[in-house]
Amino acid sequence: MSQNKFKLVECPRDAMQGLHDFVPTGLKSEYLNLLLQVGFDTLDFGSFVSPKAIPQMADTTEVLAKLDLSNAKTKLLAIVANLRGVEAAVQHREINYLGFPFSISETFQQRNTNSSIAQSLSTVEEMLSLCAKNNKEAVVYLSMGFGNPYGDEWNYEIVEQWADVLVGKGVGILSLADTVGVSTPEKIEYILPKLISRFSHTEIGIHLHSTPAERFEKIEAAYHSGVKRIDSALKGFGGCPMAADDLTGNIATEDVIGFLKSKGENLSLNMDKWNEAMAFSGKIFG
Ligand SMILES: CC(C)(COP(=O)([O-])OP(=O)([O-])OC[C@H]1O[C@@H](n2cnc3c(N)ncnc32)[C@H](O)[C@@H]1OP(=O)([O-])[O-])[C@@H](O)C(=O)NCCC(=O)NCCSC(=O)C[C@@](C)(O)CC(=O)[O-]
Repeated sequence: MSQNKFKLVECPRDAMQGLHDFVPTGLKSEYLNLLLQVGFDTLDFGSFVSPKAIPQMADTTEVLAKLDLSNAKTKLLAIVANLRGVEAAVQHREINYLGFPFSISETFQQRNTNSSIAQSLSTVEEMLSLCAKNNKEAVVYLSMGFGNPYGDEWNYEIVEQWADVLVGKGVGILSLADTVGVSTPEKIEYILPKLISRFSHTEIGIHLHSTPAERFEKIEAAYHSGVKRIDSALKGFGGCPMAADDLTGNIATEDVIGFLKSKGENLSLNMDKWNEAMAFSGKIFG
């Protein structure tokens, strides 16, 4: 799907989900309300998953009720990982996107969702059907899309095969996710253009995790790969606690914004609100 404008997806859910201390609901929603005023395309704001697996997201329904969407052009995305989560998320008319982590590593799919890749494919099918009935769109993350730390086989052909299957089922947005930060600029510039040209009617995005030292070169590689949907999180906070003990943070949004601005891209963001969110983030992340 050819699109000119960059879609920036801010991911406070990813940033907060691994925090040990529970962030009070009021503080979460205040932070999200600031981010909603910045003008991102999408806010990945919460998840409908087991509170035993991800205690930090147990209050997603309460957080959603406190969001001020009166002037927000930003769309809301919630992560789901089983049918129960899908059924809960589609009840909320404020939510535009349901995001499903579909790992192409069998080990990680089990760790993350306690189900196999095959079972997860059925969940994706059910999610697509419920999204269609409830006027939502599905985003499927190809988690461990650049390799995995468990020794499961990975190569580009495996990525493409799963993308083929998912697009064949009707998935309209695929985001290639580097869950633990094993991508390289070379891999990014090799894989993304191939996916974008093969799936020209599908929106292809990228969800990178990285050490701070490697962030810039990965953003640059993503830009050169032609990808227009980019996930990131303020100050690079975050990581998936289901993947590894040491969290690898997200790509930092301020780096993405700075890079794209240096390339003359018009992002239409309210930088005053962004700076407020940056300052406020200390109350959550310390
Ligand atoms: C998928 C499950 C639930 C399966 O987990 P399970 O253990 O198979 O589920 P279960 O049906 O056996 O239920 C176990 C308990 O969870 C509860 N439960 C069950 N489902 C729900 C639900 N939807 N909402 C609320 N509660 C739920 C259920 O009620 C029960 O509670 P108990 O009776 O023991 O008290 C679990 O493995 C899970 O929640 N995993 C967490 C997935 C997750 O949030 N991962 C992090 C986000 S994904 C990510 O970060 C990657 C991404 C998107 O950023 C891209 C990338 O980088 O790759």
